[in-house]
Amino acid sequence: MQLHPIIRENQEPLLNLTDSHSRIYSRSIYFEQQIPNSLQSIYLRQNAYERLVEALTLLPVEYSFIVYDGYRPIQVQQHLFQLFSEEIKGNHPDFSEEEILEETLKYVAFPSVDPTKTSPHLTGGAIDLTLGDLEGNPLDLGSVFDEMSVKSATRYYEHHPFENEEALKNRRLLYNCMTTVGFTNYSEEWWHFDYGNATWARRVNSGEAKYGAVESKIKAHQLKEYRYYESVY
Ligand SMILES: C[C@@H](N)C(=O)N[C@H](C)C(=O)O
Ligand SMILES: [Zn+2]
Repeated sequence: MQLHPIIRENQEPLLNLTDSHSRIYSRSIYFEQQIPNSLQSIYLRQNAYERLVEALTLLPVEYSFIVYDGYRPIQVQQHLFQLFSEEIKGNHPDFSEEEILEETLKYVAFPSVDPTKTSPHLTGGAIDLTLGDLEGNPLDLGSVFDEMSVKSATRYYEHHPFENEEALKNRRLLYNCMTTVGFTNYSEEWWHFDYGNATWARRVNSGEAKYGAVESKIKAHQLKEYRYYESVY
C-alpha cells in the first residue's frame, strides 16, 4: 500500500494575484504582520488560480474573495510554527510538550520540504481566504482568521447553528464554491483550501500530486527567483 502520493511536479508557474481580478482582493496577512521573509504579494500555481476564478463564478455577484495567503516560503512556515507553538504554550501552561505539539499541528503544518510530508503552502497549491463584499470588507465567518479555537473548525456551526446563522451560511458558501471547482478543505480551518499538492491528493484518494515544494529567494519581501524541487520523488 502506498503511504504517500508520488509528486509529479508539473512545473506550473506561480502567478501573482495582485490586481488579477476585480473580485479577488489580495491581502498578504503575514506581510502585514511583518513576519520576516513574508511576501508582499500573494502567489498561487496557475491552475489553482484558474480554479479560484472559476469558484468566483459560483459566488453571488455581490461577494468577493479576500485572499490572505498562498505560496509561503519555508522561513515563514518555520516562523509561524514557532509563533503558534509559543502562543499555545502561553495559553496552556499545564500542557506537556507532546500536547503543545499536537495542538500546534492542528493550526499550522510542520515546516518541511520532505516529499512525504511537504507543508502544503510551500507548494503554491494551498490558499487561505475568506468572503468579502465588493469593497473588500470581510464577511462574518464566525471566527477570526488564524484563531486557534474549536470555532475555526469548518463544521463548527453545523453543530451550533443558532450561535451564528450568518457564519453558518457564509461558511457553507465558501466551502461549496471552493470544493465544487476541485479544492479540498482542511477541516480544522474554514479558510484553508488545497489543490494539486500532496494534502489534496490524499483527500481525493489520488496516488499523485501535481505540485511539490517550491524553493525561493526573497529580498525585501519580493519573490526574486524560485525553483521546483525534484520533478519526481
Ligand atoms: C497558519 C494557517 N494559516 C495555515 O495555513 N495552516 C495550515 C494547517 C498550514 O500551515 O498549512
Ligand atoms: Zn493555510
